[in-house]
Amino acid sequence: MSGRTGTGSATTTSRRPHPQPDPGHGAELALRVRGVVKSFDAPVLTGLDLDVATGSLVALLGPSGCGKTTLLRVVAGFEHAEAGTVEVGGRLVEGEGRPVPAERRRVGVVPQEGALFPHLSVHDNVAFGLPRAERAGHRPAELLELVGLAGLGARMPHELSGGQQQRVALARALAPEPSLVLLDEPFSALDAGLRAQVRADVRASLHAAGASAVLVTHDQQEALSTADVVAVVRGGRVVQAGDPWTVYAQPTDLGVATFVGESVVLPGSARSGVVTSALGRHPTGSGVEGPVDVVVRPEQIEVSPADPASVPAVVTHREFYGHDALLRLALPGGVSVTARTPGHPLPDVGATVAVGVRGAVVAFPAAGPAAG
Ligand SMILES: Nc1ncnc2c1ncn2[C@@H]1O[C@H](COP(=O)(O)OP(=O)(O)OP(=O)(O)O)[C@@H](O)[C@H]1O
Repeated sequence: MSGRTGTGSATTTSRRPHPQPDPGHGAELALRVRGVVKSFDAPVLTGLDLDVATGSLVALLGPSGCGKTTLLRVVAGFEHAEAGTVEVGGRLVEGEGRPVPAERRRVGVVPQEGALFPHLSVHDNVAFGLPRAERAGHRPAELLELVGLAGLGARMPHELSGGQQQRVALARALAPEPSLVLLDEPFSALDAGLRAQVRADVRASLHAAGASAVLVTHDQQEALSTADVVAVVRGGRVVQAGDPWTVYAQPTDLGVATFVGESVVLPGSARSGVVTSALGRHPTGSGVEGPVDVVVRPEQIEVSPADPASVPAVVTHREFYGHDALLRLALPGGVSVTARTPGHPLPDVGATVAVGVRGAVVAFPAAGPAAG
């Protein structure tokens, strides 16, 4: 028997709850997707629903191949759905009749990379997104200022960094004042150091423009740190959509719990709001009874000097990261868990410590991860 540990990393910052879009008022939504079905050789989207509230940024988070890009292409009008509807800014663009052509949907697209015309200056790349009459005016320079690139209009794309090129692509997508901007893994070609900065810059530019956006990513840190709403896609559907904290702290199933953030999963049993596992007895708000899979986040596991009244554990591995550290701990019964602890002081490998759990834990009926 051993605890399973997810491979992702976690963001624990508390944030204001984001109001959930009201599906009953389509006109308040920048995007309303209902029941979208799309297949290629096999089913890809299997009845997908998604709401994007006006002015918000929704991250579509899911593993490779789950259909995120396909959804963007259907929303943009580059692919067509076999069933379901898409409304952009309250206007039906897909489903129930002839689809609205891509160029008339008022949707801007920022692709992964290579979006710029290499033979056009930065100014002319941005101007390309504007109606002909506005190309010679102030608007391209205003847009470059909005994305933090004032004064760089005369440069050619190859004279910009990758992050600057992505911001030009965003400026061009924002130029015609679209109802919705779709960003398809726009930071994936950037190195890790640059990515966080460009992400923050793009986020700020979207806010400044008052734009509504969908960001496709398979990077859960990116989704949790950037979006107002995280929509987790699995099996061609959105399986949970909510503000980042809710998706992290109250996942709707074991699959979401282990995909979003690091997690330790232990077998246990639940009775009357209390879960018992190798880590001891802990409250849960999950409302389950009987055999369960218990989900504990590594930062919930508290490590203290050995104490006869607590659960003992032996430190088998430690990794120091400066701001914090990871400890691998062997519990009685052969269960192994990972704890994220302060970086100092750190117990030695081989030391016996006491472990506890901070706060309530999440538990699901012991059936293993949901299919999909
Ligand atoms: N034009 C196409 N023809 C045939 N199959 C396609 C086409 N476009 C996408 N697919 C298939 O549809 C599935 C979903 O692809 P999609 O690109 O939407 O996934 P994704 O979630 O965006 O993945 P990634 O994160 O790797 O970009 C994949 O199995 C892919 O091979």
